[in-house]
Amino acid sequence: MDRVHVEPGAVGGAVRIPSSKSIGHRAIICAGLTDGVSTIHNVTMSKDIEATIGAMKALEASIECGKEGALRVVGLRSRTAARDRIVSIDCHESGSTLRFMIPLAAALGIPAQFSGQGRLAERPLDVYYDLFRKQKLRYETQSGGLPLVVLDPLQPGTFSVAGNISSQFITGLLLALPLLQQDSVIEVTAPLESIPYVDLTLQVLRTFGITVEHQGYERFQIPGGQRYEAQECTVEGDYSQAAFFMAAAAVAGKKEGLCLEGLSPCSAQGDRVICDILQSMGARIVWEREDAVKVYPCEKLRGRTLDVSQCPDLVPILAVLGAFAEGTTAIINAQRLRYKESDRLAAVWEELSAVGVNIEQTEDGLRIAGRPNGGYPGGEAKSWNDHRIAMAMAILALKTQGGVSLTGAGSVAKSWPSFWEDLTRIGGVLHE
Ligand SMILES: O=C(O)C1=C[C@@H](OP(=O)(O)O)[C@@H](O)[C@H](O)C1
Ligand SMILES: C=C(OP(=O)(O)O)C(=O)O
Repeated sequence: MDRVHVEPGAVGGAVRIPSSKSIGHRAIICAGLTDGVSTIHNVTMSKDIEATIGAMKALEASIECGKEGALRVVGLRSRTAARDRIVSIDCHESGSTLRFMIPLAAALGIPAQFSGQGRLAERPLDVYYDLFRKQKLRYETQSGGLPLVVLDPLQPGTFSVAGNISSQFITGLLLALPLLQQDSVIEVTAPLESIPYVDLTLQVLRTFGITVEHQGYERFQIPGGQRYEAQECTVEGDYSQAAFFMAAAAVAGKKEGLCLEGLSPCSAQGDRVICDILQSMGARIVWEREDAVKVYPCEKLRGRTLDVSQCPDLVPILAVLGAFAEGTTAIINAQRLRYKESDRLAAVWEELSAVGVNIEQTEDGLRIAGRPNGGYPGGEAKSWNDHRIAMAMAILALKTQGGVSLTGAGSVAKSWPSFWEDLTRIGGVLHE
């Protein structure tokens, strides 16, 4: 589906949220590194998750999809991985897959070529190139981008990594370094952003029997010679995705509220902060059950200053919330948003402006002068081939006068292939 028109209207009822993409990537990788058989329950298939499955299969893990989304993973350590040929790994458009797999293949001593599509080739990788140069590892790039070929095995040692470009480099190293024979250290040289994603990595590593010692987020000590242990685990619901429907319920919800199922109230996902943000803007959120939260409509959301350095994926939907909030909503510390599936600051600014929102780009984010009653005319919008822009525009459409006609609607498949069906399920009216 490329084009969809989302009508204005109210949402309500109940919906199950897809499982966490971030935890899914990590669990699949860790399971693929064991020498046994793991079962991962509740994996939502998406293009990004398929990229990670494909990557682990290329490294000779065996992964099969069983009943109700459970993955059966036979770890590659029980097989003889080919080390004498270059393995091809297609990361599609998934930054996580690319940045997690690069050090991993090198730590396994497997020469690999990494390719990808869309904007992936432009997303930064210099942090790894610097590390490779320090270790004198041979690598080749296409004018600094993809395809990238890494030929030599990663060596244990001390890795200095800036923390303010992407936490995915730290995660990649944390997944890879336990496989090396000697101990390693990661020193984070600039302040770490997206810290909760590193916490998620440490949590999943612990589940699979891997130890990492750390004092704060500046220094990580990774003992070498560790073994990933096969596990049975379940992936919880995704707060980055839930945020779209929570926002829909707050700005365009039916009186009885919208119930979101499958979330863990004490999750380590950083985007769980959407609950606090919505509450601080005036929305009412009530946990109905252990795994189900209800969000009620809010007559007048209040604009706020939101520091997104630890929750970058929320930005598109936070900007939509700002459009319906009284006063100014300032989104700050969002520089890295320029290097996601699109330049998300430019994309949000252009698309929200196009449907009538008063928004400006600032040096490090966005500033929105909101209107609690909405009343935006709506109109044409495009997704920039970015799932989070498409989903944010769909939610904004619910409270416009004429709805929004969106091109590039299929981009949601990157993280939430059933997004349009689920939006219909909670009352959204769509025309293709
Ligand atoms: O590790 C992860 O699962 C992710 C880390 C974040 O990236 P940055 O660390 O680059 O902000 C986030 O934006 C991305 O969607 C997923
Ligand atoms: C940025 C994202 O993912 P990735 O970095 O894995 O491409 C995202 O899902 O918004």
